[in-house]
Amino acid sequence: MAAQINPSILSADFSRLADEAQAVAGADWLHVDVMDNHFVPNLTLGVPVVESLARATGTPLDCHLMIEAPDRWAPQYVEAGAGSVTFHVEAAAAPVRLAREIRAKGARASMALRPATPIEPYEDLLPELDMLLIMTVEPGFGGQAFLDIMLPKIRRTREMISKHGLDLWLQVDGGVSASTIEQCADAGADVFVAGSAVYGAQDPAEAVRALRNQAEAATGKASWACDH
Ligand SMILES: O=C(CO)[C@H](O)[C@H](O)COP(=O)(O)O
Ligand SMILES: [Fe+2]
Repeated sequence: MAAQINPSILSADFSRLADEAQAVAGADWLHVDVMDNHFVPNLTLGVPVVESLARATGTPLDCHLMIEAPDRWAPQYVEAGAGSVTFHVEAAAAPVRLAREIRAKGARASMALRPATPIEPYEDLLPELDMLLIMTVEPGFGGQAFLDIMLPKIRRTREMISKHGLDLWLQVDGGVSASTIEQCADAGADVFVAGSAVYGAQDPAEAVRALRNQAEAATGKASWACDH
């Protein structure tokens, strides 16, 4: 699969969301950070905004739920029009049941790990998922510095995906930029969320293209991709 770039609207102008989505129309997905001020110490947006955004843009929505009780709320984001819904395993009561429900409702099911959450206990759950998100910052805010101590976890996850022959996307989120995206691609990530690196750029569409080119060049040289 080619590298995918998902701009995060957390770094966009919230009073002009439809225009900001249009500004990155060449992106693969639009990353929508939902925060409830309980799971993380920040508050962003919810189901009604996702519903409006889904109507306003042709770019599929990748909803990252940083909320308590995702078992209760995640299905509503599928109904609101999200093409992919990510819940945090630390907050989910029944992650397998929830992933199955998201898929049954017609969206891609994805599970996120905070930086301190290991992948190993969840190896058996991977076939239930369409994407795994490894956070490369502590969730809650855009513009934070990339945690390079997450690179071994990305590598180990990519090895698990290969070992089991899974068709599972591996997303990284937090501090992904021109200076860090190549390390992520080399370690095994294939879906890259970028907020400040896209919306902080003079030309967001060009930033998406440049990041994608960098990621694809690094993937081309990576040993994990050569094995395929
Ligand atoms: O989930 C997130 C924060 O919790 C955001 O998606 C992420 O931080 C994107 O912003 P940036 O690329 O500026 O780090
Ligand atoms: Fe996010």
